[in-house]
Amino acid sequence: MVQSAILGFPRMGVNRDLKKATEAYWGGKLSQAELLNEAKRLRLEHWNIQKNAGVSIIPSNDFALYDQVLHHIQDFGAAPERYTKYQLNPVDEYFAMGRGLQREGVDVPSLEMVKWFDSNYHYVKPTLQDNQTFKLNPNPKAVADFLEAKEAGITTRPVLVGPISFLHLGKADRGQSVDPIDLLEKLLPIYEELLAKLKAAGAETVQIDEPVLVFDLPAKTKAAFKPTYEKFASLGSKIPSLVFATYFGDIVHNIEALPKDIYAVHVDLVRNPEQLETVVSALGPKTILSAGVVDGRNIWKTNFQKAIEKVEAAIQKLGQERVIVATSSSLLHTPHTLASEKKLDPEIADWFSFAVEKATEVAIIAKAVTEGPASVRAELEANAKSVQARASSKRTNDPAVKERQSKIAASDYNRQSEFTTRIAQQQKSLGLPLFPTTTIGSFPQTKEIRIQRNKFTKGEITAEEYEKFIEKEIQDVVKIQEELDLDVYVHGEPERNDMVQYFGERLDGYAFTTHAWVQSYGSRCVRPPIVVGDISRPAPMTVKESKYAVSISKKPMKGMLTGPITCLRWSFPRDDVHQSVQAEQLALALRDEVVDLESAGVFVIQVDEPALREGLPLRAGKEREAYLDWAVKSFRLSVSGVKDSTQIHSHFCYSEFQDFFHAIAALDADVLSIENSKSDAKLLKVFVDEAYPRHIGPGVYDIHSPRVPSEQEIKDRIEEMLQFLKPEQLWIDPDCGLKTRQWAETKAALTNMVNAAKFYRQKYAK
Ligand SMILES: CN1c2c(nc(N)[nH]c2=O)NC[C@@H]1CNc1ccc(C(=O)N[C@@H](CCC(=O)N[C@@H](CCC(=O)N[C@@H](CCC(=O)O)C(=O)O)C(=O)O)C(=O)O)cc1
Ligand SMILES: N[C@@H](CCS)C(=O)O
Ligand SMILES: [Zn+2]
Repeated sequence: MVQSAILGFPRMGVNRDLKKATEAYWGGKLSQAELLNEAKRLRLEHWNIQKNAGVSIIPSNDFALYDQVLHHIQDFGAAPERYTKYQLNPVDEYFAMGRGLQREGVDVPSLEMVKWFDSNYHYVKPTLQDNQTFKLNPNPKAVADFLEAKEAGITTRPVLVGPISFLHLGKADRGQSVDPIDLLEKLLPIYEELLAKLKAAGAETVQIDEPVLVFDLPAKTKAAFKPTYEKFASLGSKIPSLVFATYFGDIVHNIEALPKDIYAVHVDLVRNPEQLETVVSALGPKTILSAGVVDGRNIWKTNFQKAIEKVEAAIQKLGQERVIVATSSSLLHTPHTLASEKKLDPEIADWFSFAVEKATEVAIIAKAVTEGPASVRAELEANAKSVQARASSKRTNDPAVKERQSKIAASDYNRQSEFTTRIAQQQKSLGLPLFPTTTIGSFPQTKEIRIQRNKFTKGEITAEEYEKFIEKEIQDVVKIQEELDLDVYVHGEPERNDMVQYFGERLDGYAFTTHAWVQSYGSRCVRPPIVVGDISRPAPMTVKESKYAVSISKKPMKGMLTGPITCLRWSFPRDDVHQSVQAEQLALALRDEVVDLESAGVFVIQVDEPALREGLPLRAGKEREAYLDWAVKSFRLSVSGVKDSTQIHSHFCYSEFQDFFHAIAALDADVLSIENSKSDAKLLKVFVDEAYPRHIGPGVYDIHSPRVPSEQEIKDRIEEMLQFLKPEQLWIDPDCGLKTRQWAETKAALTNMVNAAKFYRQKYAK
């Protein structure tokens, strides 16, 4: 019997129940016991969904209140002393690390949160000390969750982040110099103890995630796999059998690091089907292959015929007993269920499969390869029909879009003049002071804004009423920015549900959903729109609001758009057309929008590309260069239609530029705003080394936390930045948009920020 397995299930629940519960807890509206009960209810519900779908291997410990890596940090006794010193209860300490805490004598910022590989999910970075020690929590979550499922009659396969991935994904704390991988010897006993506890609790197998094996690894890290997994193997039946799981890439370049003496190995055969042969020949003589053939990262219905072919190829080499049918990765990156989508056009809905439906898919594929196609004939036929219907649908193809793409000229990628000419004109027309202050675009998306939008969506208020409401919001934020004395204003994005979904809803070629939420970080979710066909812009998307904002503001007002790569990456892309083609279509649509904004009197335009870095293929090489080529071209195509005097800004919520600098420089944006408050300002050295001439605003405070930074903290950040950047280059801004914040903390933080900027303005005044 070929077993079926899921590597992880989305945890928010069908109605984003976990989000609602955690936010209610933070807001003092739910007790801790109630929060934990709700979490327990959700875990049980999700295990039952998978069980009822016929999945044979169901994960536990994939659930997290905020982030799964953060649970490991806490359970391994790796919470930095700045959190443990307050002796908070474990749940509050956990949230303090995730989102910072500022209350009753406690004042601590959050740990750094960064992208999980190339996904739009963010994990909390293990932050380690030179003298780091580890100590296992006496009641580790992995064991508690396993026992909870067992009590409910479901035997699960607990999921752990493996020791090498845990360390490789971590970093030395500020002021520390430890190379995390050097802590492996200290960490391994904790894993041994945890695995033994899981065995004692009754776990027969454990999924140990080592996805870092898909990266190009430093030699020391790569060499750590062999002894680590030999050590686990030497523990024999004292610990559960291990399923060594990799995903989001191939492991061929690291194949020598793959453990031989291990129960099973999981690989992603959606992303890299070609790795099958190499991996199979590197397996130990009894090792099972877990074949990831159902996509954990996208929402397209699995093509059963192709998936079965992949599994059959593995069975031919290994035999049925040594193959498991699995999702390619955790399903965390997919929405809960298609059943909630009542408004989707049925023709299109038939092309999709969300987490609940994917659970059924793995079970069907396992049955097909075990008992033969006849055992699931109806399902295979329906699947083939649906795959065929999508392939031949007219809705995917727009000849006018293709025609326009074929006419793009080399000059369309270039601004009219070089930066020095442009900035001179911009400075003349914009008249900005030294250290100009600005924000990244969004202001707090208050409950009231969401309620009004919800009413409008449901038809409870008219378009006119909604428009009036939005205008009033814009008036309010303009007034607040005047009071704060910022230099370049934004309209606050009150009309936008999300920076990508909003555009998806206004572009042809997209489908959008009502409930297809995916966790982005902590309690925050996004509803990625879905690219189903060729993309074009039927009408201007942002001009009305920006034009209005310009008309009521005395200072320059930034127009605000999401760039082509970010629109693409934070959507569910098509899998039948190369992503470069989809990006180019988006770029053309955005180019028209940029030109329309300029014609409407908007002379500072920000085109956000925070997903540019996350789209970078995980390994260096030709694939990466090819990506950068089309990604940079798409951005340039979208912004190059304007005059020299129009200032183009771009924004990135990350600070890793070391291996990426040439791409950032090649964007040729006049001003960049980048996330930097949590990172070492030393990272900015790359801008000096490369003699970057354009303007930069490295974020001076972290917007993910409700914590208000003091004026002195901000000055300290600016002082650090001035070691690397010239005063005339430096803009002062927060790390990212302020949509998740409350107004009180926003005003307090921006007041401190503007005061800090004024201090330096005076200091450097000629
Ligand atoms: C900058 N970031 C973004 C990423 N990806 C995106 N697609 N968008 C981003 O902005 N990736 C990297 C980072 C991640 N950061 C964030 C930051 C903030 C959020 C966030 O705030 N998400 C919201 C949902 C936003 C949204 O779509 N809102 C809609 C629907 C609101 C809603 O829940 N309505 C209620 C009814 C109204 C009510 O009574 O409150 C409902 O439908 O039930 C809207 O505003 O209209 C979140 O709450 O999680 C995400 C990523
Ligand atoms: N303009 C967007 C960028 C987020 S990455 C915002 O301010 O929310
Ligand atoms: Zn951002």
